[in-house]
Amino acid sequence: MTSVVFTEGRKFDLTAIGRLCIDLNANEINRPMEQTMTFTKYVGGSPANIAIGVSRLGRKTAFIGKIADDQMGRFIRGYLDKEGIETRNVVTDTTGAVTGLAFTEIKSPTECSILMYRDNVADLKLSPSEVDASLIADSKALLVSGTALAASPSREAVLLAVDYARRHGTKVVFDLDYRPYTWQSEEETAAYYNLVAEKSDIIVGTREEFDCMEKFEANPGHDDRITASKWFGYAAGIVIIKHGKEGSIAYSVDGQEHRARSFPAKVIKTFGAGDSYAAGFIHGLMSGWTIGKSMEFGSAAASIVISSHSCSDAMPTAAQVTDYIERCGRGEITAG
Ligand SMILES: Nc1ncnc2c1ncn2[C@@H]1O[C@H](COP(=O)(O)OP(=O)(O)OP(=O)(O)O)[C@@H](O)[C@H]1O
Ligand SMILES: O=C(O)C[C@@H](O)[C@H](O)C(=O)CO
Repeated sequence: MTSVVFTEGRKFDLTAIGRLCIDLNANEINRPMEQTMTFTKYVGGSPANIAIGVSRLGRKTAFIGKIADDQMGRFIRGYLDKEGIETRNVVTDTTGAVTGLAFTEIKSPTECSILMYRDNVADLKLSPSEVDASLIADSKALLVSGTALAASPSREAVLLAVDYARRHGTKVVFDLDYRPYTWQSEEETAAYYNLVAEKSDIIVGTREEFDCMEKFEANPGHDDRITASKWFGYAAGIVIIKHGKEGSIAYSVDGQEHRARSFPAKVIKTFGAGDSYAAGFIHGLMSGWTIGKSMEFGSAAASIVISSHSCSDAMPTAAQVTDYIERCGRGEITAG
């Protein structure tokens, strides 16, 4: 039994909706950001990273979002255009809003943090009236990133986009992507995450993100199977719980459990693991692979990205991921 079936014959494989921002990753790494003097600029935003990842893997991708009317907004649009991502529904703000900045601090390969500047950001000003339903109708899947639910009118734009998807048979992939700095309270997060999760075909999150969503639920043991089983009562066909270096586990509506190990990596920074994992998984599923093989492909893509300085720029091609898996299999790549 196939747990999630995509509608064929659509122009786009994936349309992503949500945050388009700028990553400024410290160049002087393995030290606190107070001692960092220079940064490298990349396109950022979890849904943007996933869209770039899926596009790099050879799939037709589009984006729904809002950018600032400034150099950073034009840089983002130009980058997406260069990647071949459809940007007709990337709207330019006219209110003077700015581009969200994500300063990445790399104290050590396992101690990374993000300093977010998100006041008056353009991405959260996407309004429901600006969402192009035809784009969603012409896509196999809509990728929703949880942070886009953190404030209005982006919140309502996403809820409408999800309804468009349900109406047109476009599968909804919900990457929880919880970033506390934008939300007013955990209760608010839980309320909106549950609203979207109830309409999602695939739900991906870390154990901690699911805990946040289950804040008022009976799952004291943080049991992954209990987490997953709730969503099969709604629209979900697959629920994936990620556990960092320990790998990931997925449950499908047919009752099966699927596990994937992580791949060795010479880690520079852990950020980007979830986005590249999601991109690889979506590509695998759309390729008709098993859930387990798709998880493995996503895991290898994640190891490539966390071994790199950037997130978006480092998103690998399908050949690079396959080569990485083979080289790991020959013992040529070891954890660093
Ligand atoms: N240190 C690591 N070494 C190897 N693989 C890793 C490591 N950390 C994460 N991964 C891989 O990436 C996948 C997703 O990582 P994780 O569970 O950290 O999600 P996430 O928290 O959403 O990621 P991000 O840090 O980008 O937000 C894991 O299932 C694993 O396959
Ligand atoms: O999504 C964000 O706001 C941060 C991203 O830009 C950054 O690349 C990251 O943390 C990816 O997981």
